[in-house]
Amino acid sequence: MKKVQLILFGIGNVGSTFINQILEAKEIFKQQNLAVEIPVIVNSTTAFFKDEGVDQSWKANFKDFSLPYRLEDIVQFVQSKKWKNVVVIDATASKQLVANYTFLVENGFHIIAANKVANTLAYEEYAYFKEVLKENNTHFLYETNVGAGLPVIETLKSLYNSAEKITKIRGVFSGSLSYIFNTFSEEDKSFSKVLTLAKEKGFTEPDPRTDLSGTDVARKLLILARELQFSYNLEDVKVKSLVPFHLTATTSVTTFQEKITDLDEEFESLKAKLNENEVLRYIGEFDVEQEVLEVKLVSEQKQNPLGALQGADALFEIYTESYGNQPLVIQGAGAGAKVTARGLVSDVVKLAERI
Ligand SMILES: NC(=O)C1=CN([C@@H]2O[C@H](COP(=O)(O)OP(=O)(O)OC[C@H]3O[C@@H](n4cnc5c(N)ncnc54)[C@H](O)[C@@H]3O)[C@@H](O)[C@H]2O)C=CC1
Ligand SMILES: N[C@@H](CC=O)C(=O)O
Repeated sequence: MKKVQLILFGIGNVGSTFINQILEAKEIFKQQNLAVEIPVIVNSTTAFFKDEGVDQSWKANFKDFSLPYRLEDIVQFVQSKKWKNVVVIDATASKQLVANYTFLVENGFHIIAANKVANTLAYEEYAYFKEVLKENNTHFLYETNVGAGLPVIETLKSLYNSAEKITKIRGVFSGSLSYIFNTFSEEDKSFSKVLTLAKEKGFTEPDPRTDLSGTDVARKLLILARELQFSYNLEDVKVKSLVPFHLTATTSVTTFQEKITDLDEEFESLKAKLNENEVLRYIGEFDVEQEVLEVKLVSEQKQNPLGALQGADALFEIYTESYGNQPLVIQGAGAGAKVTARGLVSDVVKLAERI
């Protein structure tokens, strides 16, 4: 039986769902000759350790027994156990944790991340991290970075590796913005109300301005472009932000939430300008041939694939030489704790096959 120990950082929407999915998957793992345990769970300030892995009581145990920690404590704990296959699961949005990835890799940890920060570092830092992974013979999986549980990165990589010429990638890349514009276009609710609902449903980033500013879609475009071996940076993506200047990142998340209704007038006016058969869509587009990366708000006909999207569905159109004018399309929920956590579980299984 292959044993894999997971060190989980972040027990918010995605992280807590991930723990439950891992616990429920024990039998299926057994059929694959695999045993997966989570002996360490960590939030931003405290950590809970349990040698044999957390169980159904993890929430209460974390509340009662977790302790302030330093990253070195976790590394020492793991090394004292002599476990062979240790994987850090990053279900945070933390830059600070990503700054420690190199340290973790150098200590023999593999990494699976929902966090998109590592893949969108300045190109030099990103390339350096990839080198460190190679030198240490460790794995880094991040399928959930683009399209949550949808197999977008895997599909693109596989096309690229088989020498397929990719000409364009286009679509609605954000589950939260899909939900927001689907709901706002169809229902009689203010934009701020719909944004609040998207946050409550766990679709947005911890700071919803990361979505609204276009940063999250830009990150996804950049991650896909880097999969195609382009060395772009975030600054190379032309972005139409939806956050008014007075509510940009210089104000706190709390101030933004307090003033969220400031967004309503602008979006009501955009909605009023639409024809009966049109809806608003926030899209990402990478024209590979022209080398243009763009994030923009467009109006789409309701009967078109992008215009017909429902719920929090994302849609990725991949245009290639062999597929011609009819792109390969990947569509489905593009955000949400369950699908994202399942994407992480799927990465765990893939990684276990490689080690
Ligand atoms: N929610 C979604 O649909 C999707 C989320 N993701 C990514 O998953 C990550 C987590 O998202 P959510 O669970 O929705 O956010 P969340 O805000 O619910 O959870 C994040 C958790 O990370 C913890 N945290 C922050 N810094 C930490 C640190 N240094 N060490 C340990 N824990 C730390 C916070 O206390 C919080 O509990 C984000 O990076 C997001 O971009 C990716 C795909 C889809
Ligand atoms: N906030 C993101 C979550 C997934 O990456 C989105 O809305 O798509």
